[in-house]
This record gives sequence, C-alpha cells and structure tokens, in this order.
Amino acid sequence: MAAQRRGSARNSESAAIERKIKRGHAQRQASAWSGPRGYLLVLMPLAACCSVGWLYLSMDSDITETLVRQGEIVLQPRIFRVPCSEDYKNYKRYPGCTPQTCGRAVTDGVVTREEAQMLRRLAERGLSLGGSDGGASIMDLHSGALSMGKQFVNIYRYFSEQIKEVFSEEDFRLYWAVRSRIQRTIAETFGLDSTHMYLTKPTFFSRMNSTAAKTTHDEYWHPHIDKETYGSFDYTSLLYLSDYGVDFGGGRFIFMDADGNRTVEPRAGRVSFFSSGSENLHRVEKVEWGTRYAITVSFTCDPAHAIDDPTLP
Ligand SMILES: O=C(O)CCC(=O)C(=O)O
Ligand SMILES: [Fe+2]
Repeated sequence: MAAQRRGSARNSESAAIERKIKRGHAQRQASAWSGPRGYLLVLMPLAACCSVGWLYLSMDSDITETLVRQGEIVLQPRIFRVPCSEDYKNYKRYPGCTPQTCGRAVTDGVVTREEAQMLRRLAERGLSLGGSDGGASIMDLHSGALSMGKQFVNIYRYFSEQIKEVFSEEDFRLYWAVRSRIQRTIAETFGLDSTHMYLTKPTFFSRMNSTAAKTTHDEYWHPHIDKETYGSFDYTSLLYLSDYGVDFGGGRFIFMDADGNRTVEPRAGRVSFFSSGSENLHRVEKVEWGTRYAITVSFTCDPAHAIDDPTLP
C-alpha cells in the first residue's frame, strides 16, 4: 500500500512540523511526572498543548492513507516497517528485545470478538464506578487507578471488598491470556525473544467520548511518542474493544509520519502494535460521537520496569 507522496515543499513543511512536535515533547519530558500522571497523555502540560495544538487541527483534514479499515478482517499481522529513529543510539540495548527493526502492525487474529466483548463489559462495569467529568476515563487494573470526576481514585482502596462483586477471577485470567498472546505476536513479528519482554506500566482500559475536556487529563488527542511519554515502553499495543463507525465516530488512531498521516480504524478485537520510539509519533483523533473503548498493553525490555499481571486483591 503505497503512501500518497506530496511535493518537496510539503515534505519540508511536514519535517518542520515533526521537529516542532519533537521539541514540544522534549520540553514536556523535562518536567517531573508523579502519581497517576502519564495516563493517555491526559497529563500533558499546557505548554505542550499550545505548541502542538494548531497542528492537530490543521491535520484533521490531512489523512493520506488508511492502513486498516474497520470493516476488514486481518487475520495475520499486517506489518509496516519504518526505520528506527536515531533515539535508539541513546538507549541501553537489551539483546532479544531492543528493536533492531521498527514498525507497526495490525491484526484481528489474536483476540476474538467475543473476548473483546467480555473485556469491554469489564471496562464498562469498572468505569461505571467512577469516570471522568470530561471525555477521557481510564481504569488501570494493575495500580487500581480509576478516573473519578476531575481526579483519580484507587479502585481497590475506594471500593475494598465490594470490588469482588464487580470483577471476577475469570476477568483477570482473560486479561492474562490476552496479554500473553499479544506478547508472543509482538515477539514473532519483530523477531524478539518473548521471554525477554516484560509487561510494563501503565496498562489501562480507556473510555473516550465527545464530552468536552474538563482537565488536561481528558485531552487524549495530543500527538506524542510513547517512549517519551511513558518512559519504560519499548513496544506499545492497543487492543480495541469497540468499532469505529458503529460504536463511535472520530477516534481513529493516526501515525503522524513526515510524509503524511496513516490511520488505523479501531475494530473490536483488533490489536495494533508498534515500536514505542519517535518513529511512531501518533495521536488519537477526537471522538465525535458514541463511546470508544480500548486497552493499552505495553512491554519493556528493561526487567527493572517489569510489572506482574494484574490480580484481584
Ligand atoms: O487508544 C489509542 O488508540 C491510543 C492511545 C495512546 O496513544 C496511548 O495510550 O498512548
Ligand atoms: Fe500513545
């Protein structure tokens, strides 16, 4: 699928835009992170919003290629290679895990629609206990963080024993099964040793809708690089739990490449995964209607940043 090429003036303009975003990221990363800040970019400092805000507005009408449409069923990973960014020269290398080749891939063959539906119900139950006042809510089964109003609570502390009426052991077994299948698929696709990859935090369910943002936690649409935003990520995966064009409008995932945008349309059960470095600058389009559910499940090469699968306390 060849990308639509543009003139060299447009390319240099795009490159300038990309440099500008990366500068914005560097500035953002220089500030300290604490507590539940880090989820879904919900915590982007306002300065970064200003520096890149004009960009996503101007790019909304600038989509050049759809990598995978909602209505397609891609049973084997559809792989798109991109050169690894220069940043990797500054990162410690972990044999069997650190990206040698970078890229993105999308598959509908790893998680069934039924499993996605069960996970979506889990997300609905959990998020119904709280939820942001604005358009983006998260629930992290590992740390217990749950959006509530304009902040976060710890679902396990806040609801203590009652949480066992909301989540079952089976829910957690399903999360484990899906996480391990995704991990193996990433390893096979990128030629890695899956035993040298570790689940890392944050790992969270997200719910997005068109309600106006009330705090920066709700601003999920900013362009970002996961490795910079979350620190420990080496491979990001997104498991979609609802269907673009059916359950919600807007909300497409967009890779922002120097020569144009490339989109993935969410589909329940679809896993999209990519190396987390600056070769995969991306953003989520604003949701226009309906509700979009997804899970971010990410992996690190650094055993020091490994976390265990979530468990019911
Ligand atoms: O939900 C998505 O499609 C992307 C979310 C994202 O970029 C992230 O969690 O870092
Ligand atoms: Fe991201």
